[in-house]
Amino acid sequence: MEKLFRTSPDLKVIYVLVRPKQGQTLQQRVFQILDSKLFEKVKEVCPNVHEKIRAISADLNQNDFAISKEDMQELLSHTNIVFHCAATVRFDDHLRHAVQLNVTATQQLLLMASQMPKLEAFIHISTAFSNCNLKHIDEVVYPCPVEPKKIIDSMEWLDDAIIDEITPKLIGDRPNTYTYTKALGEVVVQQEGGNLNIAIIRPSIVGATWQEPFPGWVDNLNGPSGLIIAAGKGFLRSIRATPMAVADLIPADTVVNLTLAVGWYTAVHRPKSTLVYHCTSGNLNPCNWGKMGLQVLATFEKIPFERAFRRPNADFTTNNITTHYWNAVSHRAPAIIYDFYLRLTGRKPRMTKLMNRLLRTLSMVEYFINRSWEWSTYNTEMLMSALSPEDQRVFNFDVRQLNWLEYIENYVLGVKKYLLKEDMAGIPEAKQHLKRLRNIHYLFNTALFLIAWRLLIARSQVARNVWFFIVSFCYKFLSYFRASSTLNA
Ligand SMILES: CCCCCCCCCCCCCCCCCCCCCCCCCCCC(=O)SCCNC(=O)CCNC(=O)[C@H](O)C(C)(C)COP(=O)(O)OP(=O)(O)OC[C@H]1O[C@@H](n2cnc3c(N)ncnc32)[C@H](O)[C@@H]1OP(=O)(O)O
Ligand SMILES: NC(=O)C1=CN([C@@H]2O[C@H](COP(=O)(O)OP(=O)(O)OC[C@H]3O[C@@H](n4cnc5c(N)ncnc54)[C@H](OP(=O)(O)O)[C@@H]3O)[C@@H](O)[C@H]2O)C=CC1
Repeated sequence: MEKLFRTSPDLKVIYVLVRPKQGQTLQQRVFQILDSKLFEKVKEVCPNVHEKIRAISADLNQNDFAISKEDMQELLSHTNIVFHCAATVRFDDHLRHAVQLNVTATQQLLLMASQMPKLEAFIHISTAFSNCNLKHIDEVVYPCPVEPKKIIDSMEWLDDAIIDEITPKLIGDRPNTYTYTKALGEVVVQQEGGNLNIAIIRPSIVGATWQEPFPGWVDNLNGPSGLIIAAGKGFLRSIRATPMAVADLIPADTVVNLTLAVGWYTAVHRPKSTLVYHCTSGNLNPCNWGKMGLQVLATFEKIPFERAFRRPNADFTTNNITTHYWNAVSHRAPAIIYDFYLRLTGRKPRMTKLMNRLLRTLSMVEYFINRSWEWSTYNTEMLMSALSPEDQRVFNFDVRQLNWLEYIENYVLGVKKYLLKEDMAGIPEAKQHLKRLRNIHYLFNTALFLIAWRLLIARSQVARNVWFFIVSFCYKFLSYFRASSTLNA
């Protein structure tokens, strides 16, 4: 919406399907977005943007999306382009819910679109990981072993226990219900698109903005953002990842630019078949998780997060044994000790719960950070050459120009400013806090060493001998030092 109004302020209206949430009405939700820093530039070119965004109450889990008759009539008669991006993105969602949102709702939306006389294009947002069971992925829709229609039907009569049982068999070699249902969604789009002009966009891992409307903007915890917070606050100390695996991140503004360009191309050129566009970075400008991780850590040195639990110092592990070891030593043990301290001081323990959640998240993302994929980008490159030089500039989605180190630094800064809402003025205090944590760390380690040593001395003659040897050596050294300094004087 932001980019559309910034580049096309004469646009008549954007209908946005929204559900009320967390005690906010849909208007309040939309106005909260419009009143954010994100929309500041838009308001300069389109001051009445509030009037041009029409929030329609809709819940994609309901029949006909629970849209009122009047709203439905308005939508059907006025819409020119549909951008369908609503989805459940939870990796571990129950299959019934994931199918409802990512497959059935897509089917219903296509049906709705087929009743829109003025519709020029239907743009479906999928994910580059919908076929992550393959290593090389082309810009085509791959068939699924079980037809989506059969899956939709079966969800109506199977009970939850049976669905739980068959889920692993259905998702097969995909890691979760998210990627599986996004793949089913694509098949539905291809099979049930009828005469509509359809395109499918597959972004990889969406990160903060690169350039527009300003660098580093981010507003959710998906992808790496949540883990950047966990690392910056010192909770995340080790992560099972392959440093050389390609980190296929794609900035949010790149996805937006490609999406709008695809909307234009699909509406104007009307390709005969459904085109799939990969919105990925790996084949044009690869970066790996090792480089990314190091740059994230380097940025924490310059711009630390406030009130960290421990000093940010994460590392990659590469096998099960070291992962379990570091999870026990660096994640669970400090959480247990801290909760013990909270209990002693009469407060409610919370760190173990938080750590368990983090470990669960890590186990879910492991699949994606220990493998590399190749996505072909013929359609995306074709689209780039179909744009005029001016449009190539305004709707830039050429990731070859992206400087990863600069991008990651801005990303971490964006996480601090827009997700954690921390003020830059607090950086000196955050640095002080980290120094204090470092001193506590040294003190703790020294105390731990001395206790272990004392226990060892009590039990072992060898340890005792070593101890007396060290003490007498130090004593002799000091005596010699004192004697020589007396002589010099
Ligand atoms: C050479 C050697 C070098 C060494 C260098 C050392 C380097 C050190 C590294 C340090 C730096 C680390 C940073 C980089 C790490 C990179 C890792 C990146 C991983 C990214 C992988 C993503 C793969 C994506 C592939 C598919 C792409 C898509 O199509 S998009 C969809 C992506 N979807 C998601 O991202 C959603 C994932 N989320 C979930 O599935 C669920 O939320 C969950 C299962 C993770 C958790 O579920 P749960 O029920 O427990 O919790 P929930 O109710 O959802 O939320 C509870 C609270 O937790 C908050 N939350 C939600 N999501 C996250 C999250 N991702 N991370 C953290 N926290 C999260 C949520 O807001 C809730 O908070 P409260 O409301 O306060 O309770
Ligand atoms: N983030 C990523 O890394 C990637 C994302 N994608 C795709 O991009 C799209 C957007 O994802 P992203 O922005 O990350 O995730 P979000 O969860 O932020 O966006 C999903 C949107 O769908 C809406 N939605 C979910 N359920 C319903 C419902 N029942 N009725 C109405 N609206 C609903 C949500 O609304 P609400 O705010 O009310 O919850 C939310 O705005 C998805 O299709 C996803 O598959 C693809 C590749 C990577």
